[in-house]
Amino acid sequence: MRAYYSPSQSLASPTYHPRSPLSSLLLQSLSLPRNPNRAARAIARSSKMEELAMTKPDDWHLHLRDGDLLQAVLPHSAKHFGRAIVMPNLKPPITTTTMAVAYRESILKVLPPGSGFDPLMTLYLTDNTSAEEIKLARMSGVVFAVKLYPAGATTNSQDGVTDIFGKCLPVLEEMVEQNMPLLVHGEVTDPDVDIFDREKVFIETILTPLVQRLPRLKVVMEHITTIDAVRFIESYNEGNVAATVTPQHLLLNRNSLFRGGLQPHNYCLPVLKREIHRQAIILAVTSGSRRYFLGTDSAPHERKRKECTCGCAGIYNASVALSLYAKVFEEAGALDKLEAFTSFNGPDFYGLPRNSSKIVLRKSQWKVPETYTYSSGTIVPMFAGETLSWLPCDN
Ligand SMILES: NC(=O)N[C@@H](CC(=O)O)C(=O)O
Ligand SMILES: [Zn+2]
Ligand SMILES: [Zn+2]
Repeated sequence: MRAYYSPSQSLASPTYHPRSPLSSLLLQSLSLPRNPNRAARAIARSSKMEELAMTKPDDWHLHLRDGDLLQAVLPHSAKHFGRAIVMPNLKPPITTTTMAVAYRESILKVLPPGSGFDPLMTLYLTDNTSAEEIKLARMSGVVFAVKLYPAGATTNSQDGVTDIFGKCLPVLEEMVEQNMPLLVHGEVTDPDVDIFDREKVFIETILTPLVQRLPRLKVVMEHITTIDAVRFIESYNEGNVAATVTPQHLLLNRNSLFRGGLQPHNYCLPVLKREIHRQAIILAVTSGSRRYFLGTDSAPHERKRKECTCGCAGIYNASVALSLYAKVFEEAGALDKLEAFTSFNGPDFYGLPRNSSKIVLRKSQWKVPETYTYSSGTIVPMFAGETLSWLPCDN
């Protein structure tokens, strides 16, 4: 059996506490821009900020699914976001340009009338993806990026990559040539690696060697969850390596999985982590660093597929995400950094224009619905039944 981490190396020390000197030191060791006046700004703002007008955000990591589930969830994303990178982990997965073009058509067909929402499509990387397919993808003008799922890492990843260095290097080299970004679900799948260490081990064994080998490849580490991921992102010059961050990894730690009993609607992958990791990614996104941008990872599953003996991983947050990001930035005294995270850093990284339309977040209490009902069942959203204080309005 391979033991990657002894307890003394990991953050599993029994004396560990989120407010201990050890955690302060760990957080201070992150080389992020500092915001010395944050506390003062937080107090000043909380008394007067009633409305935030901002450039329309984009969602750089979204699961729209297909069929009636697509129809049920698309209006939520289309209402708040200008564009979204649409994940390809359907059944069967979107492995070819032809499939991506057809999937995009099926999304556009069910868009609410008048919506300008623009779905940016992705290809699902497999051991057999060819360099030729990357050329086709680039020529199509429809495929925006390629998604790496290590085989078995997450929902519908069984057709993913088994050996990236052994099987995918020619494809990755072609992606460099075509300036095609690689989006990464960054977890190893080795069952000997503790599930809470899978992101850290992926960074060490796959991502770091990959970026060293292909320094011109544009890589986005999706849904980062750990201080280790923040350190990884900060260790490269701005430009080719960036990360998306979800509302759940900013607002919840792993206690939320077990509060008062098992909480299947808080189960997603990468799984929620310790509080210190949550604090590290809050510091990262609110620091003003341009390497982090909004990616909800909104991942709807029909309620019965979450509340069962082997429940699916994925949190549905498309309808609440903007309110939740605003909550995080407000609580950190960093509302002035919210718009860059939601609306500037993503398009700037990808070389796209920022959206020209606006959205307004109003300080107004609203209750998250308990469920959304659609023809095949119901979906339970993140923070179901709870009251939130920022309400997105069209203008
Ligand atoms: N995040 C999740 O827990 N689930 C996602 C897949 C993914 O993004 O890993 C899904 O498609 O359901
Ligand atoms: Zn993922
Ligand atoms: Zn996802």
